[in-house]
Amino acid sequence: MPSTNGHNLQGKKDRDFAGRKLKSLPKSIFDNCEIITKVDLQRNRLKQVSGISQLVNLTELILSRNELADFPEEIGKLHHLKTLYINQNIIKCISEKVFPSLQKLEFLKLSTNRLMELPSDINQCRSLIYLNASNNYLKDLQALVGVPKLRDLYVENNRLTDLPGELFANLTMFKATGNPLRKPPGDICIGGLKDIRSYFTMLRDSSSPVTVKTIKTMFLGSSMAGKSTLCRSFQSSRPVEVDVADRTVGIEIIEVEKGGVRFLCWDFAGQEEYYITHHVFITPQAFVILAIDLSSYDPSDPQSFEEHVSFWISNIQLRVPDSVVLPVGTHVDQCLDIDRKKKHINSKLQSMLTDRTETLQQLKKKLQESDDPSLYSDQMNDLSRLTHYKLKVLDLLLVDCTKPGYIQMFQDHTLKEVTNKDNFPSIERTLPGIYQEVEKEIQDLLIEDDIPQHGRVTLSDLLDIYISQKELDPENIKCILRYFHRIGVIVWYEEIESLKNDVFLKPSILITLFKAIIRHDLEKQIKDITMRQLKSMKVLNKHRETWLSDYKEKATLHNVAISILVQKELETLHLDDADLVQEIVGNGNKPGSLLCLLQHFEVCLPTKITSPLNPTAPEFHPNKTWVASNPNVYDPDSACMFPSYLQNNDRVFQMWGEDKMSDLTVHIYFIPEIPYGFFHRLVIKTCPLYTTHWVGKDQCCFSSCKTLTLIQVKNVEGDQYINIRCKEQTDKNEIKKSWQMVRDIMLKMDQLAQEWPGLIQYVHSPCKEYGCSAYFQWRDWTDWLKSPGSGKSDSSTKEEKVTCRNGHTRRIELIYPKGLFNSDSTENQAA
Ligand SMILES: Nc1nc2c(ncn2[C@@H]2O[C@H](COP(=O)(O)OP(=O)(O)OP(=O)(O)O)[C@@H](O)[C@H]2O)c(=O)[nH]1
Repeated sequence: MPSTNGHNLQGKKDRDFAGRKLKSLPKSIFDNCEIITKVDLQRNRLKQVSGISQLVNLTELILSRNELADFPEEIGKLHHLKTLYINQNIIKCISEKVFPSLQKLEFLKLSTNRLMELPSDINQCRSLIYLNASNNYLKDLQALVGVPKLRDLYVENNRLTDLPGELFANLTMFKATGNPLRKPPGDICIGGLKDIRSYFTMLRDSSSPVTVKTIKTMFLGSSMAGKSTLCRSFQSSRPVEVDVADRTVGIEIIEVEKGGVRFLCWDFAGQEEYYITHHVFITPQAFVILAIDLSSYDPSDPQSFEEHVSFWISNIQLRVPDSVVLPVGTHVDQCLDIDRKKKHINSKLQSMLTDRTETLQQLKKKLQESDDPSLYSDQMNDLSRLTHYKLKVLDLLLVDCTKPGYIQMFQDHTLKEVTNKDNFPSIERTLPGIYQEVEKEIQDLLIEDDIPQHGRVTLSDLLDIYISQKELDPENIKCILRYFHRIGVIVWYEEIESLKNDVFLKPSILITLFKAIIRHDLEKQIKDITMRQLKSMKVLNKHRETWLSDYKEKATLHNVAISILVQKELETLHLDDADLVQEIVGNGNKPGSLLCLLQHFEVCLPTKITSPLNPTAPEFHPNKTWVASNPNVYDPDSACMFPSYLQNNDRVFQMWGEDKMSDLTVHIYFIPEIPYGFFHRLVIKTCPLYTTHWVGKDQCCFSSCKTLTLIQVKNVEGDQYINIRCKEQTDKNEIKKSWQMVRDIMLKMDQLAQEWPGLIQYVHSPCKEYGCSAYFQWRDWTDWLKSPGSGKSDSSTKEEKVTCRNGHTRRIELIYPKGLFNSDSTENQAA
């Protein structure tokens, strides 16, 4: 924006008064006011803008981040206004008669105010194309019906329950997450405008709508805490004893109907090996039951609270921060000082939540107190978003799982909490009648054996069945299927190219697949493979030894072993259909659905098992390129690596060598912490970018075009960060290449971080002087990630330098990717 900074105003059409601590409009704004077309007044302390109507030719007005409590009616007199930013104020209401006179207004940003409703005459705003009213208290959008040109509508984080169907005819963008939506339910809105329109069409055309209450209930907690016991007793309404040998492997799904509520219960295994799959199945808007074995809980041991409670609460807070958690103390029949333990857990939980709120407030304060807080707007927005989330942890409930009375009480309590509107404002959903009909038919298809018992069908077959039976529009059926997938009734990963035609009508099948190879007793499973099974895959017993040693030393599982394990698992379920096994594990031509899923969810990394000679090769000539004897059989040289099972960093140390002060270094800090499994998923996401990589327990090294890059997890006095280092380069072009590598990694890291809404990141470059603790904080680093970064090098010969607060000076491009790319938004600041 061309800025006049209040000087030399004659003839200037733009006026920039941003960030001046103004309490009222400055006099100079009125000089030559009839020629002004654009005014920037953001980041001031304006409570009113009296006189603004004198700027009769204004087309753009920016009033963001002020203290306006009333929408200034005078704005209605600015008849030429096209763009109005009035977000981040404290406006409660907008009076009528303002918008009908703003006939040229195209862009309106009203977000982050306190609006309870929109004025009913806003639909007379004939030119309005873009409206952002997110982060307010709006309860309905009826007023927007009939705004003729409205295309982009943002209404996230309001109090909307029912949306008017007429609104969606012409919209091209609609965002409404964070509302207690009932009609259409949030799970449909997430699908976007296509799904919303389908929903309203079906609502109009199909049999009468139904109101349903459905809740996904996740049972989490440490191993042996009593999750399965609670889950199965809840289902049976009586104590169900779970044999210790019958521990949950992976996840179990149970459907229960109680008091008019449909509970979809997901019982997660507690062993550590399964945490790597949690991000796949832990989804928002669920009710979390956190089982805590009180008999093994020791209030005097801080580790006890960490293991049994805070590990879980932190994970939930990072991944699904708007959940409701019910901590349930089990095994009360086996412990004495129950009340003391209960008190201890409740008070520690309370202080954990308070600490978090205080940390966020302190971080916010620190940014506000910086010289120019506006430069940290990204971080500020992140913090506001986090403050907005409220993880609700209910009072600890004591349950003796062996007594019917307790189970009854647990059931009643769960029902009460789930139907409490304060906890789950959107549990009730309005669905077109056809949704229930389709679900019923899916169940019938399974019962009547019209589709295989494993429940895996192709989308085209499924559509054929429905289209022929009901003459339904396939797009509408897909919309229904997407909704079923989101609530966990079926599994259909439409977004995975190779799986978009596979629908799993029984989600448990998918879980079974995961269970086959992600398990605590994998070693035993490999050892238990019979000779018959080995022979059926044309492998020798001695291969098993390699599988075992590669698994133990390199966390790598050979594809043939995966194939046998899956087959074994399916055999136990009497689902040993040969075609199914091939579909799942793949053949020489294409990977199966299991590997696609595991890779899509960043659980494993495809890898080659390098062997100089292939035993199955018909002939081998050392100087000729070797060709596989039969490329269509399973490739025995392929495998999957599970980085989270790696034991050490030896190989990485060997390749990387020593850290040097001159290495290009970036630290990405994570607040409150690096989530469990984050680093390994980052490794899986990043490795395919490079020709060569070496992976260790918490370090990984890549090589590309003579550049060696290291990423590692660090924890320095409780501050957790990911360290990215590139070996020293002196040539500007090489430095640019190194920054390019850093950027690619940071991009992947940022994509991953989006999956943990409760997370914020800070980026620092440490000072390169030995022993200096100063650092340079990056501002607006997300802009750098978004920019293509392929611009020409800065041709200026002048060397720019940057000095840390302890006086150490370095060339700027060794600290920031500055001057190397076309668009630079990584400004420097010594902190
Ligand atoms: N006496 C007593 N035993 C319990 C209680 N709750 C669970 N148990 C027993 O504790 C053992 C472990 O319970 P599970 O329900 O299998 O535990 P889990 O949390 O599902 O364990 P994982 O499957 O390993 O994650 C079983 O033998 C249960 O019968 C309780 O309140 N009292």
